Amino acid sequence: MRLSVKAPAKINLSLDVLYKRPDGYHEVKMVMTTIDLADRIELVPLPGEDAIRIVSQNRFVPDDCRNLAYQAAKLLKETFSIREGVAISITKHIPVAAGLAGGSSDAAATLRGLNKLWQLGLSVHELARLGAQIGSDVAFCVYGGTAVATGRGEIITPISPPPPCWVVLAKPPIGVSTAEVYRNLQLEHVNHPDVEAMIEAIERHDYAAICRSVGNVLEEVTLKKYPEVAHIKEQMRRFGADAVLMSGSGPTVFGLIEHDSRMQRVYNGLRGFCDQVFAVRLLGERHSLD
Ligand SMILES: C[C@@](CO)(OP(=O)(O)O)[C@H](O)COP(=O)(O)OP(=O)(O)OC[C@H]1O[C@@H](n2ccc(N)nc2=O)[C@H](O)[C@@H]1O
Ligand SMILES: Nc1ncnc2c1ncn2[C@@H]1O[C@H](COP(=O)(O)OP(=O)(O)O)[C@@H](O)[C@H]1O
Repeated sequence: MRLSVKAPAKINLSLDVLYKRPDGYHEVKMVMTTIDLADRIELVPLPGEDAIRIVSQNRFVPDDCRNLAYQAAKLLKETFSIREGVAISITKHIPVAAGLAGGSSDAAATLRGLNKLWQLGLSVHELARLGAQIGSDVAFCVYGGTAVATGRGEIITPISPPPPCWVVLAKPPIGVSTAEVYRNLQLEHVNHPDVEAMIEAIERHDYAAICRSVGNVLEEVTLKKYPEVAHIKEQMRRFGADAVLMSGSGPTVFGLIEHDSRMQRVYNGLRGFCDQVFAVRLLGERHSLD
């Protein structure tokens, strides 16, 4: 049996950092939602071979134990003493090191898929707890949909989805290190977004209030280091997006847009000076990720 699993990207509609913890991580409060820009993970059993193989055509994706999907398979093999091998083929559509949690989503999809392939019978909650050992964003990616993430990002409270809209994404040709962005964050000098206002706006299905409430404390760091990210934000606003924000630690910028014609204008406008531009729908709901 071979399994194909969808691994969607996330965006952070609101991202606040509360304080730096003694363990070196930062305590966060975020609203995250999945979008219809996804990698595809194929899981193929390796009969008679107790190994994990990563197959990917993308030169930025490691094909060894550094791959987060590899780490997901290893964690399940070790935790449940699985003696079977698996080949994990990753078809990448999510840009790498972009603030879209592509690697985390590949790990989460691997956990969901191997849970079926190896008939482990684990709940979403159990898979998310395991995923948190791999990275802070993996727990959210196991759930998908829309959620509030607290702790270091691994405590997930699902909420209702925002009203449907377009998401236009533009990634400048730079890769950002999440660790470095957190390291350079000076919490005494930042404007904190109103995360509660975002949660309430989503619960009310109030698109205008969602657009007014977007905010990301990490923009302060990434925009200062990479002025091209600020430039993309300006352009996206100028072309008419309803709300514009950097996702995660960046550098991808996303715009929320309600109307088709406006989406087309923003998309075409950005294509003029940015190579990686996508127009996708919010996934929002926790419907099937397979
Ligand atoms: C910023 C966010 C927002 O969703 O996303 P990305 O930009 O990576 O997509 C996340 O907090 C990223 O989560 P993730 O990429 O899984 O981070 P991890 O692998 O757990 O941690 C990478 C490094 O970031 C720092 N880190 C991460 C999470 C956190 N709450 N506090 C931290 O200080 C730590 O230095 C850690 O060593
Ligand atoms: N399956 C994977 N896909 C992409 N990157 C991966 C994967 N596994 C490990 N990585 C590594 O993780 C780093 C962060 O990648 P990614 O998850 O795409 O970014 P972000 O944390 O900004 O959302 C990359 O530099 C890459 O080397």
